[in-house]
Amino acid sequence: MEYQVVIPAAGQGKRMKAGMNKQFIELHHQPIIVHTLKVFEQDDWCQGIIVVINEAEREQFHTLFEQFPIKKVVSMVSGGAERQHSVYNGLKAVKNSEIVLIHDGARPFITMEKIHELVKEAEEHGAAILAVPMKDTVKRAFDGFVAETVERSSLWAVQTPQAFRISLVLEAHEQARKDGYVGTDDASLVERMGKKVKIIEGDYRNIKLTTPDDLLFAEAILSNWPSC
Ligand SMILES: Nc1ccn([C@@H]2O[C@H](COP(=O)(O)OP(=O)(O)OP(=O)(O)O)[C@@H](O)[C@H]2O)c(=O)n1
Ligand SMILES: C[C@](O)(CO)[C@H](O)COP(=O)(O)O
Repeated sequence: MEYQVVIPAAGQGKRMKAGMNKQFIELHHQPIIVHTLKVFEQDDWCQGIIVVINEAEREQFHTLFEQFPIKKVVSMVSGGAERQHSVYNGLKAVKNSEIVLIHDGARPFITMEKIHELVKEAEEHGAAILAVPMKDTVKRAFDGFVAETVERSSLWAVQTPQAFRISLVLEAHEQARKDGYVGTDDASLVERMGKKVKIIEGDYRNIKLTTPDDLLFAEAILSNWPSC
């Protein structure tokens, strides 16, 4: 069982309000992106890491990968205006791997156990994602008023990694580009082609560090994280 992983890390971190790309924010003396990449670095199933970056940060990333060290980075490619464009640029750099994982650089709390579950399901089904059952009630609202309450029992909060057969996810991205469709995750591009996507129950700690309060949650998670 083996795979390559595309790590989109070319965002601006606007919602984090840190005045920099949040990938470089340090948690326990280690940048977020290093926490994330270390899991793949230590996974024997991982045959290569493709990091999608802002060109202006190439030297900064290169220095980090030398310092920590992260030896499995096989390519650093430029990002695009949207996450989807960045991922597509990364997918084009995948070589000699049937299975590709796509994982947000801003999600440092992924585990090898969940990665391996995803790879096996992607090999069987062609597409597999991590998600956790919604704990809150979800409502749709317009102009400040509730329009509807969405029935909760079938709702999932979707995470990354998302795992795919490379041919399927490349085709889905190319179709989305042709159609001018931009989704908020990669699985939605595969779904819109009518393909089935397997859901695997993830871990509520696999949060995406998006807003300042997520750093508080991250500190609490790290204080009880097995590898620290
Ligand atoms: N054009 C983009 C936008 C996002 N990302 C990456 O996709 C992941 C998830 O995106 P998000 O959490 O939204 O990060 P940002 O876009 O940086 O955050 P914001 O929307 O607050 O600016 C992050 O690792 C981010 O670096 C990317 O590679 N290219
Ligand atoms: C891909 C994702 O992490 C799944 O929940 C999420 O959609 C990314 O959203 P963002 O706004 O690009 O961070």
